[in-house]
Amino acid sequence: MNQHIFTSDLFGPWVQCFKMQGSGNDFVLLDNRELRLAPSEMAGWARAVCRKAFGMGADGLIFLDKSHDRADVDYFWHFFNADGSRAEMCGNGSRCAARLAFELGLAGKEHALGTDAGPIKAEVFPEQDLAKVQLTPARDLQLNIALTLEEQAFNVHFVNTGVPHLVVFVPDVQSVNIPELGPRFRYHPRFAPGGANVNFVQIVDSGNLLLRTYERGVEGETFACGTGAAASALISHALAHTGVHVQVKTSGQDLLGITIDNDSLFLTGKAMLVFVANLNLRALGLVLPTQP
Ligand SMILES: N[C@@H](CCC[C@H](N)C(=O)O)C(=O)O
Repeated sequence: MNQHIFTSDLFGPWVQCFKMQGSGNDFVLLDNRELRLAPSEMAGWARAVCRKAFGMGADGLIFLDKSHDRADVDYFWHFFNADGSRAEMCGNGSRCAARLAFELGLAGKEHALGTDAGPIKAEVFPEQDLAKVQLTPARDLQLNIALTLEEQAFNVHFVNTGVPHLVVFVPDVQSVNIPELGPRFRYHPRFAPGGANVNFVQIVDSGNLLLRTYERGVEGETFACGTGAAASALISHALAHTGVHVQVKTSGQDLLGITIDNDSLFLTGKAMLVFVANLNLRALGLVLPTQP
C-alpha cells in the first residue's frame, strides 16, 4: 500500500489531498502518480469531492499525473469542474498545480504542464506565494456580437483563452444580477453545444478592470477565473480600453495580473496551499481503483 493511500479499520480507505486556492478559485489536488485512477473514473471523484457539505467543497478537482514520456511537458494534469465536466484548461488551477508540482518536487520553479488545451509554461515564486503561467494562444476572437436575451439587446465579445469566454462590459459590475443573467448567456444557443464562461467587466482605467465571472461547470459565480481575467483583458485591449498590462480585481478582491505580449498571454496571481488532508473514500462513496 502506498504511503498516501492507507486503510483504517474504522473508516478507510483514505487518500491524501491538497486543498489550494488561486485568488479565491479553489481546488482539490490529488497525486495520480500514486492513486492511478483511470480518466473514466475521475468525473465521479470530482462530483463527490467538490460537493459542498458532503465532500470537501471546491470549484474543481485536479489530478497531477506523469508526463507519459511527452518531451514537451514535465507532468500532465486532468482538470475537472465541480459538476464533473472535464475542461481543457483552467488559469488559476494551472497556477495552483504549478505551485504544488514544485513543492512536491515533481518539477522545478520553471516548468511546463501538459493540459488538454496544450502545454502551459509556468513559473513559481514560492517566497511571494505567486505563480505565473503563459496561457495557450488566444483563438476564435469575435468582437461586438449582438445578442438578444428576452427582447433585451446586448453587445458581447467572445474569445477562447484555453476555454471559451464571453465578455460583457457593464458600467457597474456590483449591480449585475449574476444568478439570473449568467445562465442565460452561458446557455445561449449561439455558443452551443459547449456554452461559455461569462465575464462581466467594469473598466476602471487603462490599467485596471473589475471582474465577476459566472463559470461553466461550477454553474455559479466563482471568486476568480484566470482564463476569464485574461479574456477580459485581451478583449478590453483589442477595443482600446486598456493597455498591455492590466490588473484585474475579481470578486474575491484578489488581483490577477495580465500581460499581453504580441500573441503571448501571461497570468500572474496568488497560489496558496490552504491545507493537506485525507479524504475518507467511504464517506464520499468512492473506491480505490483496482491497481494493475
Ligand atoms: N476557473 C478557471 C476555468 C475553469 C474551467 C471553466 N469552468 C470551463 O469549464 O470552461 C480559470 O481560472 O481559468
